[in-house]
Amino acid sequence: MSITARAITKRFGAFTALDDINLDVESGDLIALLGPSGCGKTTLLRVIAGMEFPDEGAVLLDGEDMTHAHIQRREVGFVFQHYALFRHMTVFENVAFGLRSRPRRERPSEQAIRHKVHELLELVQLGWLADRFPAQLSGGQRQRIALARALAIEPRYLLLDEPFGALDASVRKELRRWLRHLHDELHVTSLFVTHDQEEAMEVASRIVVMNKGRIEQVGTPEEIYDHPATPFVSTFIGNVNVLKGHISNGRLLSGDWQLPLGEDTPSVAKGASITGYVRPHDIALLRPQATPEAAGLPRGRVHHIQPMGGTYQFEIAPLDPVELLDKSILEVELSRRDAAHLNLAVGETVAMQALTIHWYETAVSQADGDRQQEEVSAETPRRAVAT
Ligand SMILES: Nc1ncnc2c1ncn2[C@@H]1O[C@H](COP(=O)(O)OP(=O)(O)OP(=O)(O)O)[C@@H](O)[C@H]1O
Repeated sequence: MSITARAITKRFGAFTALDDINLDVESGDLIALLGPSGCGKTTLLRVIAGMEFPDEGAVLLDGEDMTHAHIQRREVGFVFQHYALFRHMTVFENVAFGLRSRPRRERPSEQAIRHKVHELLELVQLGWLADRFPAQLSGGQRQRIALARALAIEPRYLLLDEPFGALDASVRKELRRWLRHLHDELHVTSLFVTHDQEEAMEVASRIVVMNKGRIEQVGTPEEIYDHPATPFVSTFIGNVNVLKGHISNGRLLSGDWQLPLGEDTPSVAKGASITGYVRPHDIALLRPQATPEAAGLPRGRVHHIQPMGGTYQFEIAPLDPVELLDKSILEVELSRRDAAHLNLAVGETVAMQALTIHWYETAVSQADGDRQQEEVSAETPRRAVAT
């Protein structure tokens, strides 16, 4: 039960909400559509469901062109952020609704409906709530009932639009894990929309990162995190320190900082402008006097220390000048064990070593006589790992 979006463009008046979207979802996959508010996630879901029709392109379901097919032919189950349960119906009646509204010829017998509903309520582990009304349920329970209701019609595809968006953090976390397990049991091809990267990482087998109506990258959570294809993905997924500089002898020179970039630098012109992305947990902190190497590393002053449970976040004000984008402080994250071992205090001086850098060439263009910088996107991501 695959889903294919082929060159889909969707406009609302002069605004292009989806811009040439190509996507292949394999049968049984669990995919997250992830991106900032307004990037087109919901619109793509609605186009696949048949609630919106694209201006250009095609939607194929299991290989069949369904671009203009009626929503009912597509056999999709839909779950929205705000659990749209019928307030005047019990949980049982809510879940039975889809089956009862079928045309008489296709409608199962009353006994078969009862059996199916009880089966589904057991699946979502809420059989004991069958006789309650939605107002008597918690938010998490309502969302699980909404999912049972969507599954009642035995959909070939499950589309979820921020299904846990309205719930508090601990309930969200529990439901994510639960959705993952449910999917492992049912294997319904599923697409869910989220703007929460942690949710996408935890639940999805593959993540589609969207920005301004376009797909920036499709990949497993590891691929997206470890090999971001574009500067947008580098900054959108996880925290990152962004350094501006240029290349000299296989190094990124940024202010007084020199960071080794690995082997593929010869293919980049000497002196080329580049932007480097270093994640907070990819910076090691050392005491400057610890080793001769540490003495040669860029230094900074500990500005703030924030315990976060399993990790510690450090804000470091550089003492050796470095060109940082948008901020003057570097973020560094250490495990609790490493932080305890170093035992740093605010105001102390540390040496910093970047362990992994993603970097992109920065194209320089002339416009109106002014020198403008503009980042090259997908084509040139590089990764350097310190040995
Ligand atoms: N019916 C509509 N008429 C006009 N503009 C629309 C319509 N539906 C969506 N849009 C616009 O299209 C863009 C994409 O909207 P969409 O709801 O798909 O974004 P999203 O990524 O799901 O955002 P969010 O995370 O905030 O829900 C937005 O700028 C939105 O204002």
